Amino acid sequence: MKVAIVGGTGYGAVELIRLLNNHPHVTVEKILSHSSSGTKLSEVYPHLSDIIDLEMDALDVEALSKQVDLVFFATPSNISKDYIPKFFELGIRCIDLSGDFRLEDEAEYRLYYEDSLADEKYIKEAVYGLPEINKEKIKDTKILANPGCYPTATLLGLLPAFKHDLVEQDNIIIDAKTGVSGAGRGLSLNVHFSEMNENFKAYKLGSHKHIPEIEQELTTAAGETIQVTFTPHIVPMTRGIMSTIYVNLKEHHSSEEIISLYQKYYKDHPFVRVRNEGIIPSTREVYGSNYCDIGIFSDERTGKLTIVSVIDNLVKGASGQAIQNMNLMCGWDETTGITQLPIYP
Ligand SMILES: NC(=O)C1=CN([C@@H]2O[C@H](COP(=O)(O)OP(=O)(O)OC[C@H]3O[C@@H](n4cnc5c(N)ncnc54)[C@H](OP(=O)(O)O)[C@@H]3O)[C@@H](O)[C@H]2O)C=CC1
Ligand SMILES: CC(=O)N[C@@H](CCC(=O)OP(=O)(O)O)C(=O)O
Repeated sequence: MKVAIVGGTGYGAVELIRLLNNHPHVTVEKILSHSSSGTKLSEVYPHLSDIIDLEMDALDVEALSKQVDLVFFATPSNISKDYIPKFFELGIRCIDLSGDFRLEDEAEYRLYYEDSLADEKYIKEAVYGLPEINKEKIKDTKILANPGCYPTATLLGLLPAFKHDLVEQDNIIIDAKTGVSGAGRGLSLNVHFSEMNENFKAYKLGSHKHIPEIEQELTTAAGETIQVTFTPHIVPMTRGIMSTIYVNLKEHHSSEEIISLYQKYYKDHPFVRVRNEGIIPSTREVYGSNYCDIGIFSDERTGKLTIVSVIDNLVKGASGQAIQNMNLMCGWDETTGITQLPIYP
């Protein structure tokens, strides 16, 4: 199958290229760039020299729809919403790494993304691509909204507790940390070396665009409106997300009991690993891989459940999950091409 990647010089795109290079059924036919058309990707990223020799092109929807079967959008928000409807009408499937098709509510999108939502017709066509909850719908969709990095780690950590009705649905506190590559390749004062090195910052308290995304999916799972307290932090590492979640248990269950429920919940989901009692995963344990690893601690003293969920933001948090979704959309085994081991140390 031939695919194209839009947003060619960004981190999401280059991670797609790294992973798709091992995919047995896919060729990256076209790489589209609005800033660097006419340039070889390997001139921007010399680590690809003599391996990926494609020259990047400007995006032309009509022409591209005749050349490829599926298009990945690895662009900033508020861009794919103008293009994906056109590809849809031309019968081309799209996978969007940005947030343009994740939210169903116009008002929430306006508030958090500061723009108008895509036309309702296409929002209705889109499926939220968290394979661990939406596998069947993903198989049939032509517009795949790949989840955000923080929501991926957080929802995978929380959903089994919701499913088993273990926790109170208010007072959900999500304390999350990300590596700097989460901010993409673009330069900004916030992420340059001397601002980040030996530093640790909380940001966007109460205003991060992943709040409505997490709440939307938890509300669907719970069948009633859920609100969360979400505080993201940026830490001086390149890759990785750790989402540490605090919830109140409805009644006491030991760590062992809850771990057993989580392990059963994920037994048919190859990319989620739940650690045994007393073992809490670190971001290095998933680095470069499509795994989400979860650790559980139930505190009998306080009645609180602490869930620690880690992913690589660029893999399970973006490009790896996008390929997992492509595999499902194409009827292939969901692990095809993305079984790389984590890189350790
Ligand atoms: N980094 C991460 O960990 C994650 C990222 N995401 C999402 O994936 C998407 C891509 O992220 P990431 O690759 O990190 O971001 P980058 O900033 O690294 O790359 C985005 C690329 O999009 C292209 N682009 C930028 N501005 C425009 C524009 N105005 N019009 C068209 N194209 C533009 C540029 O490539 P070019 O000039 O070559 O076209 C740019 O390099 C974003 O929506 C991001 O939020 C999701 C989960 C995790
Ligand atoms: C460090 C940093 O800035 N991280 C980004 C990660 C979010 C992201 O990639 O968001 P979408 O997938 O929803 O576009 C942020 O917090 O905005």
